[in-house]
Amino acid sequence: MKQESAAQNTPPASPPPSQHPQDDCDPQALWIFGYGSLVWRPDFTYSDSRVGFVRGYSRRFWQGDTFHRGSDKMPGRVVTLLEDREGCTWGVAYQVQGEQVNEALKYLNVREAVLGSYDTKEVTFYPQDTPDQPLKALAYVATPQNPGYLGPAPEEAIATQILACRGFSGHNLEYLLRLADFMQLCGPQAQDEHLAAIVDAVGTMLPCFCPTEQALALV
Ligand SMILES: N[C@@H](CCC(=O)N[C@@H](CS)C(=O)NCC(=O)O)C(=O)O
Repeated sequence: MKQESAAQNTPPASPPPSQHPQDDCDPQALWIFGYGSLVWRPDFTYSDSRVGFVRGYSRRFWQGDTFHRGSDKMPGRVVTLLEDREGCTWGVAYQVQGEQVNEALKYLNVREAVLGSYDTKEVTFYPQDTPDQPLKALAYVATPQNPGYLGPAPEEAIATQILACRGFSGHNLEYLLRLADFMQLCGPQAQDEHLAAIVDAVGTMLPCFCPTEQALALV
């Protein structure tokens, strides 16, 4: 996928895929892995993107959020990556090149680190179409040491919290459903039981919260 604005300024034939976050051929090139809101709202200019997965991590709604999808009084729940030898997490890797690198990192530092308490971590990303050509990428991960970390909870409790929370970027339910939509697009090989259990719990509770038309107005 190429972002329209990137397509207008995409450099000539991009160098071969890089094995490092910084591309050997273009030291200014960098891959950034998104697995939460970044899969549907990167909000930075990029030159290329790939759907794929990282191994050794599971995605969990274990990070509290008091800005984007919640408030101080009612923190929402957003995702982070949990180290898990058997885990596999699907998302999107975005390639930024040249000036895009600093622009993306400056933007993400505010959105993810300052406002979201995420740290950066190098991961190995496997593109869906070329899993034999993995890429090194930068991921933003909320560790248990950050002040907003909420940790594990029953999926029903997480669903209840998501249904009740809203922040400056919108309702927490939108965050959940857009991520679920992305996973649908990835196809049957992309499974996320934790995400599916929360979506199921929301579906069970939603009619109790409000009639359908009001529920759709939430997202
Ligand atoms: N770092 C993960 C999660 C990112 C995430 O969801 N971060 C929150 C910060 S708390 C965010 O950017 N939210 C924006 C939104 O909810 O639209 C990713 O790569 O997608």
